[in-house]
Amino acid sequence: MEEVRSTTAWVATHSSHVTVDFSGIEKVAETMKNSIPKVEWDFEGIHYFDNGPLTVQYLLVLDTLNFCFWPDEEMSYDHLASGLKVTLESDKFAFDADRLQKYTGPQLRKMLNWPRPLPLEDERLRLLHEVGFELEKSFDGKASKLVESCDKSAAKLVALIARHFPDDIVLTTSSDGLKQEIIALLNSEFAMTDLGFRDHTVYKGHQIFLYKRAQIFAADLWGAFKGQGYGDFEDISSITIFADYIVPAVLLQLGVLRYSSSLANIIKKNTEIVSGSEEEVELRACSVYAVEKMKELISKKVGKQVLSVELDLWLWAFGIQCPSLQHHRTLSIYY
Ligand SMILES: Nc1nc2c(c(CN[C@H]3C=C[C@H](O)[C@@H]3O)cn2[C@@H]2O[C@H](COP(=O)(O)O)[C@@H](O)[C@H]2O)c(=O)[nH]1
Repeated sequence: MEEVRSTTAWVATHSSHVTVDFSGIEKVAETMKNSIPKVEWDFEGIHYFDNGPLTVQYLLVLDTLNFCFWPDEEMSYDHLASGLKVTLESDKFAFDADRLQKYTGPQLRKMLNWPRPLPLEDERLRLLHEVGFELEKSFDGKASKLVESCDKSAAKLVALIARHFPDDIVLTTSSDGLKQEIIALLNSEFAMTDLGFRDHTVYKGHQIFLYKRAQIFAADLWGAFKGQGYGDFEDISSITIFADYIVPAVLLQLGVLRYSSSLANIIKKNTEIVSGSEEEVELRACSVYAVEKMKELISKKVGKQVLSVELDLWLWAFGIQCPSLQHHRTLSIYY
């Protein structure tokens, strides 16, 4: 998580299109001085929860598919969370690792009760298959085993997810040594491949880490299990916010972020922003950095530690209840 914090801070100090406004942060922090708003995890009542390992499996599947709903104007995160919940309630083996590896487009649409192809449907299927494959190979098919192996550390969980999903690739070299080296490189945090949960990118020659879906999985466990059992993470404070397309738009409204006029225009016109472009990386990284600063300031003012996870849910819940909020549009598997 330290890499997310330090590399997003680097973007914020070298940014060309997005500015973090410290007076905006100060104003928000001031309003929270007396009462820090608290939003309950699953305030919408749309998630599956049975207090056991099946919930962990559900949350991993959920966060595998938790990205880019906007290309279908009628679709939102709610459809995903509730569709997967209904699926699991009617068939508790639906997310078994072998089944995850075989789902087809029409089957996934049926799960979500969606009448047409999903946005980035092929990518969603590929990622689902990848998760099923790796769960079977390394964790007896169980997401709960993955979580159990993290010694109550959210940072370890995020690192493990980034390392494992995806894990192997099929290599045809005859040299085992070379094969191992290539796999190690591909799986290392320095890998530049656009894969699975490895949400990082290169900005002005520097590698930037965001890990949105991996972090939100840890946060969802913490929120769903109320910090107990599978959600017991001693270092939950190490998690940053989850850089998606809602939070930057909320931070703009709050006066915490400012956009260049060209970027503001692009967003106003709903013009797509290319994944990995300077604008896109700045929107995401400056959001992470700004909320880290906001968290530090609020914690100082109230004299107790505030968590980024809590601020994230507050900002996000505010954003989705605001239908007129315009967000940036990037086709991405990361958020
Ligand atoms: N930063 C942040 N981003 C979040 C979430 C969540 C849901 N978290 C759940 C956990 C417990 C709560 O009760 C929430 O239900 C989804 N997203 C992102 O939003 C976008 C979807 O937008 P729209 O197309 O309008 O539905 C998409 O990028 C999605 O990945 C969050 O918490 N924080």
